[in-house]
Amino acid sequence: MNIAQPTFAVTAPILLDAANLSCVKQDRVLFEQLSLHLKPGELLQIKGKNGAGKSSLLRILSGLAQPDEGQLQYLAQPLPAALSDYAANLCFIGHQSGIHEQLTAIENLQFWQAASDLHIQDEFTLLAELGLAGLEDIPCRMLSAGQQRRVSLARLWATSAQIWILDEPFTALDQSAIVSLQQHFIAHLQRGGAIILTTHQPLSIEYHALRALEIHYRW
Ligand SMILES: Nc1ncnc2c1ncn2[C@@H]1O[C@H](COP(=O)(O)OP(=O)(O)OP(=O)(O)O)[C@@H](O)[C@H]1O
Repeated sequence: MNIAQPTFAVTAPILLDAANLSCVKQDRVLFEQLSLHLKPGELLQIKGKNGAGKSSLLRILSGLAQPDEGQLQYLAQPLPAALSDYAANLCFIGHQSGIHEQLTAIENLQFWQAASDLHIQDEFTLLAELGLAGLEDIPCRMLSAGQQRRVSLARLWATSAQIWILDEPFTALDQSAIVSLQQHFIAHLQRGGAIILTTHQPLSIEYHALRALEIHYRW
């Protein structure tokens, strides 16, 4: 996938700045002195073996968990003080699909709209775009894993948040859905969005502002 360079300035402000983060779980240091930053138009892939600490890092970067050490800043304002501004500009989708399985796809979209910044003009059109035509009105527990993941990812087609933090977004998706999602990432980046994600699959994106950070498994 060959991508043109976005036109906005490379001097854009740092959206998210993490300095000297450390995280300890069950007496194991997952990472320490970990620093990163994210600017508009950048995609940062967090790599590492199972259990290395990728999800733990994403939860810290999302403001859902506190680091054992280190600081986070959103637009040069320290968290947690800037948390509400940060949360308003963030779309976090975790490893679990986050859908309510007893609700239909439409009802899940309506729930997310009521609870967040999502604005969906026509839920049926959006779900059709995601390959879910005809499946809008059945409880999500009756959908396949990949279909449930598509419902979950529909938020990325409706959010106005600039920063997306995504834990294993490609899980359970077929190849065409993976391609479509990667194209959607590129469109977001070219509009000045920014993405941090984990994936065990290689990204098939050629993009000038793609960076990777590996968390090495520590015993
Ligand atoms: N809430 C928690 N309480 C205790 N230990 C935890 C907790 N969350 C994560 N861990 C531990 O921290 C380690 C890292 O987990 P994490 O989910 O961050 O890894 P990961 O790199 O995302 O792995 P995977 O690639 O398998 O998703 C694991 O050993 C896990 O057991």
